[in-house]
Amino acid sequence: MTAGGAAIEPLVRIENFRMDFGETRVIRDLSFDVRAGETFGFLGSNGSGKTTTLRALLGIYQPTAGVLHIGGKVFEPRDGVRLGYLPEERGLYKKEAVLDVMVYFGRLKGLSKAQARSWSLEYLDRVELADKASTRLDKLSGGEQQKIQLGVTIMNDPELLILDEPTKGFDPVNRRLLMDIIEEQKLAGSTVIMVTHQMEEVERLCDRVILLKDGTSRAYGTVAEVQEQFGGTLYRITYTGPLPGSDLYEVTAADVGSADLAPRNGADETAVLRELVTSGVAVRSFTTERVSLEEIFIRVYGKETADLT
Ligand SMILES: Nc1ncnc2c1ncn2[C@@H]1O[C@H](COP(=O)(O)OP(=O)(O)OP(=O)(O)O)[C@@H](O)[C@H]1O
Repeated sequence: MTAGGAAIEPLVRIENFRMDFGETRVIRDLSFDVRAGETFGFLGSNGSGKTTTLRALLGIYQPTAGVLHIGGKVFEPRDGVRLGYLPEERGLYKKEAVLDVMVYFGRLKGLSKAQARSWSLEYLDRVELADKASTRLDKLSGGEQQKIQLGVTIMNDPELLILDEPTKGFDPVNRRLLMDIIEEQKLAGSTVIMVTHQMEEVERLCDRVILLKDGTSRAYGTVAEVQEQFGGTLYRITYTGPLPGSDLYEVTAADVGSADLAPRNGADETAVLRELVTSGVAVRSFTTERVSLEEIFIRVYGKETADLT
C-alpha cells in the first residue's frame, strides 16, 4: 500500500489465466502477481506449463482466457518496460564471432556501438571468456554459449528479467557464477522471474515463489510462507531399533539409523518425541529443521502427494 492507502499495481499480474492447446488444457486457472523489485521463483514439474505461461505473458501465445499484464497492460515488445528474456530454447547466430554477436544485440537493444562493445568486453572478462571474443559462437561449448546468451539478455539493464532455466546444463562453479550475476541484477533493482528446478537457487535468490501443478497454483507466497504451508518444520532423528508408523508423524526420509519425520495432526516436538520413546525407539538425537523447498517439491510432485492434504 502507498502512504495514501492505494494499492500498488504489481509489475506482472496474471489473473484467471487459462491455456488450451486444442483439446488439451495446460493451464486451468492460474492467478499470481510479481511485484516490482522482487525475485520470483516459478516452479513446477516438467510439462506443468511454466514456459507456456511465460510465452503467453510475452504475447508469443494468445491465452485462451484471462488477464496477463506487464506494467498494467498486455505486453508490447517496443513499448513499456525494458525486458530481458532468456527463453528455454537457446540460439544465437552461431557463425559469427562472439563479440560481434553481442555488439549486434546491444545495438538492437538501443546501446551505441561503443557502449555495446565495452559492456560486452567487461562481461566476457567476468564470465571468463575474454579469450573467446573473436571465436565463432559455434566453436564454444554449450555452457559457454549460454553465458553469452545470458549476457545478451541482461545488457540493456532490464527492468524485468525473465529467465527460463538460466543455469540448466552448468557445472556447479559456473552455476554459482551465473547466480552471482543474476543476484547483481536483482540488487541493481531488476524484477526477476526465474524458472528453475534448482531449489538451492530458489532459497538463495527468490523472495516469493509459486509451485505450479495440474495447471494451477499448488503453493504461492514467500519461501517462508510456503514452508509454513507444508508444516514449516520436520524432526530429524538418529535412533536404534525399529521405527514404527504413527498418526503423529510421517517418515519423509529414512536411512540406516536416521530419519526425517514430518509432524501430522497438530503434533509438536514434545508429542512426537514422547510417541517415539513410548513405542520403544531408542532416540539418540532429535533436531528440529525447517522443511526445505526440495522436500516440499518432492512432496507435491512425488508419489507421496496423496498424503499431503
Ligand atoms: N505449442 C504447443 N502446442 C501443443 N502443446 C503444447 C505447446 N506448447 C506446450 N505444450 C504442452 O503444454 C505442456 C506444458 O509445456 P511447458 O513447456 O509449458 O512446460 P514446462 O513447465 O515449461 O516444462 P519443463 O520444465 O519441462 O520445461 C506440455 O504438455 C506441452 O507438451
